[in-house]
Amino acid sequence: TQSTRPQRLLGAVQKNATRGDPRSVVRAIDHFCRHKEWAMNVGDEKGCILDSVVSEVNPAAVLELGTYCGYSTVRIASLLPPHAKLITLEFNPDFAAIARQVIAWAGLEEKVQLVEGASGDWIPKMKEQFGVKTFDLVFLDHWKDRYLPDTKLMEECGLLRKGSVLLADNVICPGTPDYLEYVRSSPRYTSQYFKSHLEYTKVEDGLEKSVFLG
Ligand SMILES: O=C(NCCNC(=O)c1cc(-c2ccc(F)cc2)cc(O)c1O)c1cc(O)ncn1
Ligand SMILES: [Mg+2]
Repeated sequence: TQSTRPQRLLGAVQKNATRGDPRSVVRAIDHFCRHKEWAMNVGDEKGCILDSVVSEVNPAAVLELGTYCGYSTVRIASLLPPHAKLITLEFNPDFAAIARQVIAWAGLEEKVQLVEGASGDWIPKMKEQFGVKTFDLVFLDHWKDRYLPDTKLMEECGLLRKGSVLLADNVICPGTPDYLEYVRSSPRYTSQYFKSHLEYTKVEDGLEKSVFLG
């Protein structure tokens, strides 16, 4: 039976990356996506912007919406301080199964909790299920039409505090127009656009960094 693209991406990690070395996992995925098969990871160019925001925030509690194969999960978790935790939500069970193995290959299982299911179902349960108070950083990279409803849900559930940072992928391509309009016009956010390119291409895309003002 035919393998899937996520399975082939995992194979490239297991073949070319060193167990326990997150940077070699990131490098192996970028090489695979640039030279073999495109895949919807945040990629190396936007990944550098992601790294700089993670380092600046130095978060103790991170939420990632949309794990896919775990590329950005590994990038973020490899930069976290010792007792920091990353919770990553993935709806698609096939993606989740691959991501678990990529995260394990990088040796980051201790820092990452991968939760399978719909963000809209899990966000209201974060506090009781995972003992989360608020998130210092949220990386939005799941279904583009869920960015806005899930942001409003996080506000309503008290998961954001004064200074919480939302970093959103793909605000240009595929695009999240309603989300952009909201964070750029709401008095409760200060927003900043980081112009870049769609992963592994010359197409314009970018990350929007929005600080919740409480
Ligand atoms: O979250 C789920 N998919 C990934 C969301 N992410 C994207 O869709 C995404 C897409 C693109 C993209 C850009 C240009 C293009 F031509 C094609 C795709 C890039 C990105 O950087 C993304 O992040 C999902 C799936 C599923 O079947 N079930 C539950 N959840
Ligand atoms: Mg993306």
